[in-house]
Amino acid sequence: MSESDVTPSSTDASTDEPTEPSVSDDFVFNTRTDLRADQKAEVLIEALPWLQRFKGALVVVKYGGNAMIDDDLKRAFAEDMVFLHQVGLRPVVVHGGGPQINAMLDRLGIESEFRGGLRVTTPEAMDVVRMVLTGQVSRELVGLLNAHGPYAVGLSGEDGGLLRARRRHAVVDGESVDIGLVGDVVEVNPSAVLDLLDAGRIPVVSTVAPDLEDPTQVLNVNADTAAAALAVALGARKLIVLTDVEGLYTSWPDRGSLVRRIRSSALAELLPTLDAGMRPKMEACWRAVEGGVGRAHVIDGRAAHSILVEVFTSDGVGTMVLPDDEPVPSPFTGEIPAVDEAAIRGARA
Ligand SMILES: Nc1ncnc2c1ncn2[C@@H]1O[C@H](COP(=O)(O)OP(=O)(O)O)[C@@H](O)[C@H]1O
Ligand SMILES: CC(=O)N[C@@H](CCC(=O)OP(=O)(O)O)C(=O)O
Repeated sequence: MSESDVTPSSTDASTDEPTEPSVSDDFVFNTRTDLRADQKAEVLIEALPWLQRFKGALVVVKYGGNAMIDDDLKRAFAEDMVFLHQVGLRPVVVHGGGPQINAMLDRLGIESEFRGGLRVTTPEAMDVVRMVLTGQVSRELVGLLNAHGPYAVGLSGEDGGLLRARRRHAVVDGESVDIGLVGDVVEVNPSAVLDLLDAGRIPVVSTVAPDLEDPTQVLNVNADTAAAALAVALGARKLIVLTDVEGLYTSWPDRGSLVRRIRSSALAELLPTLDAGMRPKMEACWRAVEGGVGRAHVIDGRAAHSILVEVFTSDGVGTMVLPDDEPVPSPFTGEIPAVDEAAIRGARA
């Protein structure tokens, strides 16, 4: 077979360079008629002010285990991260993996137990947590990202002194309960992540962390809280948390109570009323915003490309947490649309 026998495809595998489709490819395969050309242009042009606004912005994206539902969604997540990177943002991935840890514990015949939303972590379970997060989930995400180029490098809280945690107890019905090798991040040294970003990489962080008191012991850290601590230490512009629900509901599971925007102090009032799954997530968002991160978002990871829609469209998706003292800017007019606090409070009533 000579080279001229090869019909060019949209990607030349030998160089990974995108190539123009041949006339016959275009003619036969151009079936994407769902949007007209002017509508496609409209979508692209809507992104322009956001591309300008977020150029160079450091964005921490927490990818929850419950949002890693299927291979297509995971591939879409990787595309979004590479897109952010390609257009000049500085994305950092922090991943969870609760369901994947449960599955491995199950395979090994070890029972999963949670208290106050946190895994009761025996030394045996800790080995599995570390193995699954850094040896399985991180590897898979790094592989998916690197299908697009040599971008991603995985690291855990153990690497380069990134995280240090202090052992914590869970609070159940007002009582403090020992849940084993579980920690809260108390120190972040973000230089390893910054080095990777400066080298043009996408860091992929697993949230196991050495114990502050005994650095040879690793602790299991909730990935939402670790992502918030890292976002604060990195001075991130945004924290985006992907989960398996559209956003925060004030009266879960009443679908009419989805919150689109909420101020930090209103969220603080709401936190004690939230269930175990959402509370650490929203507390993480609150901590991030209180710690100087510009915005925190909870968005639906079950919808493909929800990250792109959040970052590059005017309406965004999911729930946005914003600081008390900051106006909501509009990229088009510079005007500040009012945050509808009354609606938020009404929804909570
Ligand atoms: N007020 C609420 N708003 C939205 N989701 C809630 C709320 N309260 C409880 N949930 C539940 O929390 C879940 C998300 O938490 P979790 O399962 O821990 O996610 P992840 O694995 O992404 O960290 C949702 O699927 C939903 O069932
Ligand atoms: C202490 C604690 O509970 N740690 C979590 C860490 C993983 C995690 O947070 O994963 P998701 O983001 O997918 O929930 C766990 O062991 O499940």
